[in-house]
Amino acid sequence: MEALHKKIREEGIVLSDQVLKVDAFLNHQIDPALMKLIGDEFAALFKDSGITKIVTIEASGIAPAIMTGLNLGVPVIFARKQQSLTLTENLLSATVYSFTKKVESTVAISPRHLTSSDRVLVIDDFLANGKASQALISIIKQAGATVAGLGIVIEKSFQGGRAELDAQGYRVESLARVKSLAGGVVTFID
Ligand SMILES: O=P(O)(O)OC[C@H]1O[C@H](OP(=O)(O)OP(=O)(O)O)[C@H](O)[C@@H]1O
Ligand SMILES: O=c1[nH]c(=O)c2nc[nH]c2[nH]1
Repeated sequence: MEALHKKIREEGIVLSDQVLKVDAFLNHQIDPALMKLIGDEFAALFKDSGITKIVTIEASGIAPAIMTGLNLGVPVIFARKQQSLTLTENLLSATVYSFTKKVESTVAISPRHLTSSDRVLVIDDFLANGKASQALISIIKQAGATVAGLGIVIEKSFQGGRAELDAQGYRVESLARVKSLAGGVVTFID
């Protein structure tokens, strides 16, 4: 997605060979116009997949997920990282190791919002080692629902998450595929 590539080239900051900082437009300050384009793109890619729900994980997946849900006309559920007094049911849950915070947490979704008839599109801002995606897939499977595909804003293809999802047979659509951050330079796959 050219507009996203341009934004990453112009405003992304390479913090190391492993970490790209995009807090100017994606995961701290958010560019709503870009987010709308991202939602439109995911919606176009998955419009024929019979999606009934979008699932993401707090915090940074929520913005692109909302824009996609708005376009597809389906609800958006975000897996919560912290227990809430308002979540009283037996929750669907999985553990996830946070890439940026280096802590393990339990993420949960209420079974009231996800059922076996749902076809789910997973949306997230980043795909790195795949921990967040795998946790969401686990929760969706616990509900007996179907994972129809994954939409990722920025995939770091040199880390293991994409290869694992491919090996598992999931459809993954990434709007920017980063081949390398070596030497402080962002190189895309195409
Ligand atoms: O493929 P992975 O190795 O799981 O990395 C991707 C995940 O890492 C980030 O979450 P994180 O908890 O670090 O930050 P956030 O609170 O900004 O969402 C990002 O939002 C993804 O959910
Ligand atoms: O801002 C971020 N930069 C990254 O490189 C990354 N990888 C996973 N999650 C991430 N968030």
